[in-house]
Amino acid sequence: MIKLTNVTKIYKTGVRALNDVNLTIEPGEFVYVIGTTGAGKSTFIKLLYREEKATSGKVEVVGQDVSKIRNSKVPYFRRNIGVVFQNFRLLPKKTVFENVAYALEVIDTPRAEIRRRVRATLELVGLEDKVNAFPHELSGGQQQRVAIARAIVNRPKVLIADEPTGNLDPETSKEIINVLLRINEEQGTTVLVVTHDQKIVQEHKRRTILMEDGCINADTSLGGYDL
Ligand SMILES: Nc1ncnc2c1ncn2[C@@H]1O[C@H](COP(=O)(O)OP(=O)(O)OP(=O)(O)O)[C@@H](O)[C@H]1O
Repeated sequence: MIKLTNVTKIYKTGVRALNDVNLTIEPGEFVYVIGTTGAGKSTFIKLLYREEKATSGKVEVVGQDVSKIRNSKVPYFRRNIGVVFQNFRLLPKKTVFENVAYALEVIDTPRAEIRRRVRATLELVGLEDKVNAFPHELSGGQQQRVAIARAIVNRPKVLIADEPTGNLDPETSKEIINVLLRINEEQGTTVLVVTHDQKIVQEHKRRTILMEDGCINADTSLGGYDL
C-alpha cells in the first residue's frame, strides 16, 4: 500500500529531513509514527500525499509512483488518501453535514448518495446527532470527529492523521484513537497516526515506527523492539 525505497528529502534550505528511508506498509495496517520534534514525521507523510516531493528515491502509494504523477492528476491521486490534522481545519460557516458532504460534492456525487454516505459516516464516528450543528457549537473531540468523517467519506484506501489528538485532553484523545481503530477494523482502511502521545501508543499497541533525525530508528514490526 505504501512503499518507500531509499527516500531522501532535502529542503531548499539544505535541511536533510529524511535520510535514505526504506519502509513498507501493507494494506489494512494500523501504524503509529512517533519521534521527537524535527525527526521528519511530517515530511514523511507530506511525501505520501504529494504535498512535498522526494529529492531522491521512490515513494509508492496505492500502486503509484508518487513523484511521477503529473500535477494535473494530483487531485485524483489524493482521493485515495484522507488526511486529518491537529487543528481540525473545518469550514466554520458550514454545518457538520455540509463539511462532510463537501468532500463528495467536489467529486460530483449524486445528492441522494451524498446524503446516504454522509449520514453513514457520521454514524461511524458517533456524530449522528450533530448533523446540523456548526463547528463552533462542538467540543474539540467532536470537531475532530467531523474532520475524520470528512477525510473518510469517499472511502480512501489510506487515512493519515497528523497529531490528531494534539489539542485534546487524554480522555477525548482515547475516543479519537478508538474511532481511528474502528475505521481500520470495519473498513479495512490503512491508517497512519503521527503522534507524540506515548500513552496512546502504549494503550492500543500497534505497529510503531520511531523516527529520529530523518531515519527510521526502530520499527516494532521488525521485532526486538518493545516500546
Ligand atoms: N518546508 C520546509 N523547509 C525547510 N525545512 C523544513 C521544512 N519543513 C520541515 N523542515 C525541516 O525538516 C526537518 C524535519 O521536519 P518535520 O516537520 O518533518 O519534523 P516532525 O518530526 O514532523 O516534527 P514535529 O513533531 O515538530 O512536527 C526539521 O529540521 C524541519 O525544520
